[in-house]
Amino acid sequence: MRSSLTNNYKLNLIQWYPGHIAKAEKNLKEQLSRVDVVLEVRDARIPLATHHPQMSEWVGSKTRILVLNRVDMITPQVRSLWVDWFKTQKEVPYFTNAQQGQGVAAISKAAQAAGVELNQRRRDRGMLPRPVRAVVIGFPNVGKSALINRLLGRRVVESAARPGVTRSLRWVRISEQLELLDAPGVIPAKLQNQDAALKLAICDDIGQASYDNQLVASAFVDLVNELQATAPDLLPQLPLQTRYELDSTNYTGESYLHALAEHRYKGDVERAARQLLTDFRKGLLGTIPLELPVN
Ligand SMILES: Nc1nc2c(ncn2[C@@H]2O[C@H](COP(=O)(O)OP(=O)(O)OP(=O)(O)O)[C@@H](O)[C@H]2O)c(=O)[nH]1
Repeated sequence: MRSSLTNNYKLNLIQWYPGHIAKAEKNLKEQLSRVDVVLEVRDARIPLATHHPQMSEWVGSKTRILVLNRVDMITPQVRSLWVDWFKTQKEVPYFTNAQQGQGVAAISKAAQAAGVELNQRRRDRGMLPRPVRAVVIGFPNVGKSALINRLLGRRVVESAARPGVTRSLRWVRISEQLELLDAPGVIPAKLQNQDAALKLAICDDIGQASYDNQLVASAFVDLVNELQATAPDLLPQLPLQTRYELDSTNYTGESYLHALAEHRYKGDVERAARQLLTDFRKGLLGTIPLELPVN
């Protein structure tokens, strides 16, 4: 799907905080310098928008394990489209639900497998084997802490709905073969690409940045309409009609927000915008794929 989202939203609607970004980037590089394996977590609803263009430069020659989290928020059909697409990119994504634990054991196993090679190289150089060291990194709020908790099998890392909740560095042992930095690395979500930035905002994956709820919610409705027109089989039937008894098909995003505000929220457009975004993030509109593989 080619989105023309930002054509309608020329305004620079996402305000980034440069000081915060510089600090996050410095922390991330420090974390990366300590590890052999990088568990890169993306949001399965938007695997491209949660990819940072500098990632391969940052990861260098370390082993990278690609994790698409929130698999519960996409359909099996969309999941298999992504599997096929990543195959063409010569990548193998691991799908997880870090909240419930699905797919997490496979991540642990993949990280430990990287340790086998590492220790072979160490032995070849006459060095003693050691556990492989890994870090979980990803955009704000994609589920990094939840994944760490699941890898550890207990709740030690704060996991919150609030973006940007992360702490200082400590090694924790997952097994004889695997150690993990207990603090996830946050990828600063500053992106030139406003289409990607909008999707991050819709999914609440942009951390310490501010944005206009009404513009983001309008863009979301436009995206739903676009999906309805181009890939109706991949979408729940009329998701907005089902939830709000008001179909979006004949509206622009902006005019839909106003109509919804009249219909449900006594004309309060801001409230309608916030409600739409909250409902989407909670999965109350069904599993809407904001992104589909591009060829
Ligand atoms: N539905 C669903 N929710 C998830 C999943 N993984 C995490 N969450 C929820 O997403 C929210 C954010 O999760 P965190 O683990 O705090 O995310 P984080 O990436 O560590 O966030 P920061 O510390 O802000 O960078 C929490 O409410 C989690 O319960 C998942 O696989 N599915």
